Amino acid sequence: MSTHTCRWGILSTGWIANKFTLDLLVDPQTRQVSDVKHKVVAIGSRSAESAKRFLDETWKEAGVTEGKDTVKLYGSYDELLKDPDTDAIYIGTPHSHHYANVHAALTAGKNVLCEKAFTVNARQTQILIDLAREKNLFLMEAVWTRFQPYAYKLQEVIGSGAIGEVRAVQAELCVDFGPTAEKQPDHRIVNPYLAGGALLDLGPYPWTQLALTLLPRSKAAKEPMEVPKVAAGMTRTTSGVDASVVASIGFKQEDGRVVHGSFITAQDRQTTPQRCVLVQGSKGYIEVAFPTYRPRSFTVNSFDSVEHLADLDARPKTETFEFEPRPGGIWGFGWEADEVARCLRDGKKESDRMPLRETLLMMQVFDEMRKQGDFVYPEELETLELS
Ligand SMILES: NC(=O)C1=CN([C@@H]2O[C@H](COP(=O)(O)OP(=O)(O)OC[C@H]3O[C@@H](n4cnc5c(N)ncnc54)[C@H](OP(=O)(O)O)[C@@H]3O)[C@@H](O)[C@H]2O)C=CC1
Ligand SMILES: O=C1OC[C@@H](O)[C@H](O)[C@H]1O
Repeated sequence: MSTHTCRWGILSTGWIANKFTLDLLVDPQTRQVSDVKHKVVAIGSRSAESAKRFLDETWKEAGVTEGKDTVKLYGSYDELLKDPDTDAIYIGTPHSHHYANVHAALTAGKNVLCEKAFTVNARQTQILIDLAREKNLFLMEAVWTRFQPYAYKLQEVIGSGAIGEVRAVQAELCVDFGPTAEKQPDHRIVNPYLAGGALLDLGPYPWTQLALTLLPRSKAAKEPMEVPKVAAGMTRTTSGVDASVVASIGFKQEDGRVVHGSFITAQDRQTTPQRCVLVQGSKGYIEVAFPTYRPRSFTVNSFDSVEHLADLDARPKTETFEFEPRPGGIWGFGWEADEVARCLRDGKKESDRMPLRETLLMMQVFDEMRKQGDFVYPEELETLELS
């Protein structure tokens, strides 16, 4: 099979854009991928100096020189979007800006991979989905966890019946940012004008773990999904954004049962290294080791039969699956980039693994959590208007 090359344009030059680009510069064969590869052809920043600095620093960090001379640098996002030589644009701006940036990229006729959280609210997400479909362009939320070998294996083990019928799942991502609201009020995690808060920044990860384990197998389809019932509580930082969210989400199963997912996210405390996800089944349970965004391992604890769960002396059979988190030195974003390359090669407009209707569902659930926490962002972020 011949190797398909995806030509990327990078929009923004912050922390995540650097990490994503570093992964693009690693040969995919180091993760046993040979059907696709990546080439960074253009970088766009709000300033030309920043684009140049990003190029120099990122290529130096990667220890590569090949391809560097031909990368085109732009001092505005609009100029980048006019470049005819890109196959896909990667958007790594703060979530406050995703709606406008994705809208501009699609309007310019570009396929898009955009960081999480996809937008500020579900209405914005719906508009972007409609625009991508109208223009027949590829669009995907950059939920890297879904494409890691960990995620496929977890679903395979659950599907094999190793823990019986799934009865409940707990998932959390808490990262202690310290007193950021007091000491660095402009930081995007606490700044309301950058759509700060734990929910939009960290929440996509516990949501993803619940989606992987409790939603029907993902599949691209136009019909929207039924929005599950949510009961949520929220605390706030002194800057007014959410410091933590605790929620219970009722996921309806194909057999009609409603299985509860417990969702916890916080920016003022840390999840323990031992466990960020617990999947409880009728014949056992699975514990996933932190971090929620790139789990290192999971352990399957299975009993011979349902009765053993009630027996406190019963010892389960245990099996641990370990994952190489950084093959070839990647941060872990390479697998999602491979998915985009494959979709574009195959003419797909969305990924079956990260379908747009699931991005919409997450934003609808997050909207409901914010409603119950009585939390709205400044009007200029919630609006559908584009300036
Ligand atoms: N998938 C993952 O693991 C991670 C995802 N993220 C996501 O990536 C996004 C960006 O996060 P991160 O890289 O940490 O953020 P940074 O602040 O480091 O970078 C954001 C970049 O966006 C551009 N930008 C455009 N408008 C603004 C603005 N008004 N204020 C600040 N920056 C602006 C800037 O690039 P320029 O100056 O070149 O225009 C800036 O460097 C967020 O949505 C976050 O959720 C973040 C970390 C990890
Ligand atoms: O996406 C992310 O994953 C890791 C977190 O620490 C970070 O804040 C977040 O943006």
